[in-house]
Amino acid sequence: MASRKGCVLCNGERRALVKIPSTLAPSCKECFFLHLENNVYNTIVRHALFKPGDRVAIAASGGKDSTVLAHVMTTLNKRHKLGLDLFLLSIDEGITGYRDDSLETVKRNEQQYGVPLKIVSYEELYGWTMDAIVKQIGLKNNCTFCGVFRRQALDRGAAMLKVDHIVTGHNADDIAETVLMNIMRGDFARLQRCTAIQTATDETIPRSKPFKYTYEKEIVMYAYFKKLDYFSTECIYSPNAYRGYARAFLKDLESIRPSAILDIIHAGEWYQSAQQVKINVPVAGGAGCGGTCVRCGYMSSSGLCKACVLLGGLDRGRPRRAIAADAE
Ligand SMILES: Nc1ncnc2c1ncn2[C@@H]1O[C@H](COP(=O)(O)OP(=O)(O)OP(=O)(O)O)[C@@H](O)[C@H]1O
Repeated sequence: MASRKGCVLCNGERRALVKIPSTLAPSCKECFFLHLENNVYNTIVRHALFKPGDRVAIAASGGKDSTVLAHVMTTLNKRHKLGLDLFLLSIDEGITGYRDDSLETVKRNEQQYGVPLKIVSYEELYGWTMDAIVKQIGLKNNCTFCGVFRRQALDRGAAMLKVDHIVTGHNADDIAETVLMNIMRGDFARLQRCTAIQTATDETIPRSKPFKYTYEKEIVMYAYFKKLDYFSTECIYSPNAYRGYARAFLKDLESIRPSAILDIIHAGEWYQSAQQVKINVPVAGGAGCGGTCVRCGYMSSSGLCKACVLLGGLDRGRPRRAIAADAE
C-alpha cells in the first residue's frame, strides 16, 4: 500500500500512504479522509437527503460500516452545520456470542460520539430471539426471519425515537452485489429499487444509504487509520452462500477494473424494465389502499404483515410452511 510518491490530491505536499480504491490514486492519509467524507457529503447534498432540524437515526450494528457511518455523520454534521439531531438505533436480534458483543461496541460509540443510543430487541417485539428461532428451524432459512424482523424492528425503533429519517451503512459493494444477485435471479423488477438511495412510501420513515457510492475497502481503510472502535466478527448464523458468490465475482471484477463496482450500480440505476412489473410495496395503516396487519397493527399490504406470517409459523411449530407462504 505504501508508496514513495507524493499524494496526488495535495499535489505532493505529503507522502502518499494509500491508494484510493475506487481510482487507485496515491493519496496521503489526510486527503484520503477528506476524499471519503466529501464523497458522502456530496451524496447527501446531491440527493437532498436531509434538511436542518431533521431527527436522524443511524442504524448501528457495531460493525465497520455503521461505525464509520456514525463517525462520518457526526463529523459532517459539525463541519457543515447540517443541523441534524442524530441518534444511534440498534436492533438486538438475540444472537449470543455475536450481537451481545457488538452491542457493547455500540454502547461505547454512544459515549465516543456523544450520540444517544436506543436498543430494540426481537425478544421484546416478537417474543423470539434468533437463538430460539435457530434452535427450532436450524441454520437454513434463518436469515429470512432475521431480515424480515430487522426491517420492521428498525421501523418500529425509529418510530419510538420519533425520527424523520433512518440511515444505514450499506456501501457501494453491498449494492453492486445486490444488483448482481437480482440479475442472476432474473429479478429485473427489483433492479431499480435496490439501487435507490432512499426508500420510502408516503407513510413509512425514509431510509437511505449515504455510503451508496463509497467502496467497502475505503470504509475499512478509514476505520483502520482512524482507529475506530468497531466489532469485526461475522454473524454466526449467516452462511448466505449465494451473496458470497456474487461478492467473490465482484472482487474479481474490481481487481481487474476498480470502477466495476460503480459501473454496476449505474447499470442498475439506468435499467428500465421493458415490462411494467409491479412490486408489492407495503403501506402504512389507515391511509390509502393497503392497511394494517390484523394481528399486530403494523403496516401491511395484505391481512398479515410478513413478520406475523413468519411468527405464526414459528408459534405453530411450522416455520418452513410460513417461509413458503411468505415467498408466494
Ligand atoms: N442489528 C442491527 N442494528 C441496527 N442496524 C443494523 C443491524 N444490522 C444491520 N444494520 C444496518 O444495516 C446495515 C447493513 O447490514 P449488514 O448486516 O449487511 O452488515 P454489514 O454490511 O456488515 O454492516 P456493518 O459493518 O455496519 O455491520 C448496517 O450497516 C447497519 O446500518
